[in-house]
Amino acid sequence: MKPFLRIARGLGRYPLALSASIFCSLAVAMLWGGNIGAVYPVLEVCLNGKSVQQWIADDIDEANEGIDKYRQKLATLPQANLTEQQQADREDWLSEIESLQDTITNRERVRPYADMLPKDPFYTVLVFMVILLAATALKNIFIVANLVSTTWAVQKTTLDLQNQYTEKVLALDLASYDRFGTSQLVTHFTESIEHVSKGMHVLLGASVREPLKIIVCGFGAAFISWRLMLFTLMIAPPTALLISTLSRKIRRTLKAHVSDSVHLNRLVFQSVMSLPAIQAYGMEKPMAHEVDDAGDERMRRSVKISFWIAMTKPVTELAGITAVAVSLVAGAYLVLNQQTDLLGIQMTERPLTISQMLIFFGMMVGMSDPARKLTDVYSNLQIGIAAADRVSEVLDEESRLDFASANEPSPDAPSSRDRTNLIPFKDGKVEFKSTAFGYRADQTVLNGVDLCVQPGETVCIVGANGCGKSTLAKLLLRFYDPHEGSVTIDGIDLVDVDPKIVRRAISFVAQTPAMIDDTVSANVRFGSVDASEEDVYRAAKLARADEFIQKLSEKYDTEVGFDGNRLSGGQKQRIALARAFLRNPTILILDEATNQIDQHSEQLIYDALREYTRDRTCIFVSHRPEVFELCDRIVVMDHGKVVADGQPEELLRTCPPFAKLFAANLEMLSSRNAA
Ligand SMILES: Nc1ncnc2c1ncn2[C@@H]1O[C@H](COP(=O)(O)OP(=O)(O)OP(=O)(O)O)[C@@H](O)[C@H]1O
Repeated sequence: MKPFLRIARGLGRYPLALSASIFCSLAVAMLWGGNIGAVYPVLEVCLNGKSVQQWIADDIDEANEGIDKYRQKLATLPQANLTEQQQADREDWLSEIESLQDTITNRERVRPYADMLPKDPFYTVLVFMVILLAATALKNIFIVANLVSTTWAVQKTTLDLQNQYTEKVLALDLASYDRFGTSQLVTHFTESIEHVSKGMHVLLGASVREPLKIIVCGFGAAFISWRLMLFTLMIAPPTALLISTLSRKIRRTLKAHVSDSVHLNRLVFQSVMSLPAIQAYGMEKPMAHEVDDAGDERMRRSVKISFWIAMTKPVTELAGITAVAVSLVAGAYLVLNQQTDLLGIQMTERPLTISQMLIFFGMMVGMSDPARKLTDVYSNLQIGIAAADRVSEVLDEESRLDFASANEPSPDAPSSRDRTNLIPFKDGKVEFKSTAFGYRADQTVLNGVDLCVQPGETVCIVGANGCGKSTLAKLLLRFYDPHEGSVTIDGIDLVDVDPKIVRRAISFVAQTPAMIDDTVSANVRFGSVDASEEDVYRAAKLARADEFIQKLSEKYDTEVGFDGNRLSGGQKQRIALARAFLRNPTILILDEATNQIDQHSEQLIYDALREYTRDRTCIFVSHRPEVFELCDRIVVMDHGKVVADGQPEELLRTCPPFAKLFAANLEMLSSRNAA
């Protein structure tokens, strides 16, 4: 409940729409109860054939007669030494006089307005019907205004929530991202936030309007007899208990339903993203079957939720009808027998008239209809509350890399953080000191790495698959923090630096470059939005991308499609290289960044890189011995450790893991170069 209310508090950012919505709800409720109340004089007029003025005058006369009667009775009592019975009678009669005086005051109060009505009973009914129609029309105008203002405030708050959620997701550290998974993060954006939005809509709309209607009608009924009203509402507490049991079931099933949606979306994503592989391996049927099963499970859970929600309807409907029936039976008993007591409990001061009983009955119906509608409100609120719980798991996720929330600096070094926050990392000296890391607690990927890359040095990290080469790059980008040891740039421990500052100093090209669904130019410019067109062209030429871009239908304005699916693997890599060059970084990391580029172009890129890497630190992760020519030294990793470094010829002799990987390749390379 708390997360939902916290999100709903955002409605307060739109005070105008919020107050308009509440005001309209109040107006609708007042008109709802007022319309029922307005039938009262019509009934009096129809049943007694009197005009409203006559009816008021008769009421006042009757009250005056009553007062005289009680005063005469009082006069019969002795002045002093009253018996207990006489004392009780005296108090009763005095209270009767007071109540009759109240009646006179009330009638006198409405008399000036009643005088404006026609004197003829038929025309009086006509006027009241016109008033009723006008009030109903006005009520409907307020209903529309209520809907518009509620929708406005809720949609604005939903938009804020979507933006807040997107910002949070974009700022997640990779460990949290791995834990939530893409499909869960997307499902919350597309589905859960929508449920929260619907929940807020009923919270601000119906859950304000309908209870207000109940309150107004409750006041109306209590005005006639508050004891009789309480008597007929005896059914309310057991109903509330039953509804709360059902709501617990609804909420529990809803939580499982969100997980079903996440699972289904995960399978759908997987099917769409891996379509070529699915078709190539003839896996269409098994994949469709899996999606079908997940959809089936989700559908079954939806039916279960609908069942529990549907169960709330008969409960409230029965409770409403029971309250109305009790009011009818009790009222009929009191009116027909002209009684004031029911089961020994006093219900009214004086016996009810038929019109009073009918209006009381009307007010009870007026209370039961909004109570019935509240079940829909309730189920939508439950759905919103369950969805808000899930969305909040992401919103409340603390980034372990959040610089602001990192350990506070020691008091004796108050300026160290400010200093590191401004550092542009000009030199680019990279150092891993006894660095240990695993993606999970039970996993060791890096096992005490010691590595120093001097400013302007170019190294190539090699090693068998899974030995932790890419993980080193991820730690350097501060996607994760080491569990032990440290990673420093220019001698500054990265845990003390805002990840954004770290990443600004580094250009990273991953094995499978990410492409945005935009033009070639936008993809090159990604991360350097202020770069000029000339800079974009220069970077593309350096990455040997310009030559293929010039052949595209719209050149730099060609759309690359989702994940760059209109480009080849090598073309995507060239664009990613151009993007990295354009940022003009202090440190360049190329993780298998050219493995899909044809050998001729790759050689041309290496030629360009020779110049480009001269004054900056450059770290290659590669299985290609061609890269070695560009490097000052080769670093060999094995089972999460740096086991050797040096020149290829020397490593071939001294480092078995290196020799195992590259002996054949290097031989072939040297004979090719000799030829
Ligand atoms: N996000 C992750 N969650 C859990 N384990 C991971 C994750 N990413 C990588 N790993 C594991 O960490 C280990 C090292 O992975 P890494 O990508 O650093 O290897 P690599 O040396 O770059 O391999 P390759 O040469 O195949 O690219 C592997 O065993 C891999 O399964």
